[in-house]
Amino acid sequence: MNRQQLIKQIFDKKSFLCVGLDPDIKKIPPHLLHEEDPIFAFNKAIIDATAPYCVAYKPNLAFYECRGVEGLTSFEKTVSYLKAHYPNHFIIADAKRGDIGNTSAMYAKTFFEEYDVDALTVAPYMGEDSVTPFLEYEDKWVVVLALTSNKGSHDFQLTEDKNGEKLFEKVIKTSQSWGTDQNMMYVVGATQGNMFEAIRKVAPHHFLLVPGVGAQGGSLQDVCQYGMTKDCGLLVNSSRGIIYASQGEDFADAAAKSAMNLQQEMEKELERLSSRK
Ligand SMILES: O=C(O)c1cc(=O)[nH]c(=O)n1[C@@H]1O[C@H](COP(=O)(O)O)[C@@H](O)[C@H]1O
Repeated sequence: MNRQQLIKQIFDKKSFLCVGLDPDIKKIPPHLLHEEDPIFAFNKAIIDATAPYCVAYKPNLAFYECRGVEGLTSFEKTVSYLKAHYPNHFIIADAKRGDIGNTSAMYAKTFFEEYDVDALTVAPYMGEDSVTPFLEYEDKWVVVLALTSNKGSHDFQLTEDKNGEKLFEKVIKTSQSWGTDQNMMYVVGATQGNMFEAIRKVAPHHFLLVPGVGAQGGSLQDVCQYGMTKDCGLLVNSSRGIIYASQGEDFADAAAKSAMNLQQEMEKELERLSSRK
């Protein structure tokens, strides 16, 4: 999916919600454990319930890889189900890959050819040649980790050089010579509310993938106030806050409600944006 198509989805659906598909076998409703593939059965029900309210899904590979081949099969079935039934939803594989060039090229082949998802999260620590192999695919996106939502973001990302430039700012500035706002986004945690202004100074047009609302306590209002652009420029992810809204037999309905609540807040933010235009 290209940038124009993504923007159209956002404004048509009045939503920039990304639902995180992070299924944990210990947390999914017990009645699903009798299914042949409980993880896929869970994802399918969550997808069918939340699709009207979101524009993207983000399966995090950790929740599949931890189950070996079986888990990878659940991941593959989830991606195939999305592509067959919800082809207008953007799919982000959250795998945080990145390695020397020829290894990154294999990761790129895995996610952009084998699984054929729209986007992949990539760790920039190894530099240009670890990221550029992912940028060689038309209409595919690299989502570069910039300023993450966790406490450890202070350890490296928020440290400053002698000119006062923070490491995450350097990552954003430098990586802009590798890709464009048509094939690169940045991960910025919703918990970093007050930093969105600084981020928009260095990346005024790029889409930001924003995890951390819901379970991690980030504020959607702050993210929108400081991070929204005229094209919206945001995909806001919630995983546990939606998929475990209930762990009973009503889990899909509860997930739909939780997704709808976020979508309604997003609709208001998009209305505010149009009134500013
Ligand atoms: O790359 C990510 O998506 C990511 C980056 C980040 O800074 N923080 C973060 O929470 N994530 C992911 O976003 C999801 C957040 O999940 P919840 O906290 O359950 O909404 C998980 O899949 C995390 O691995």
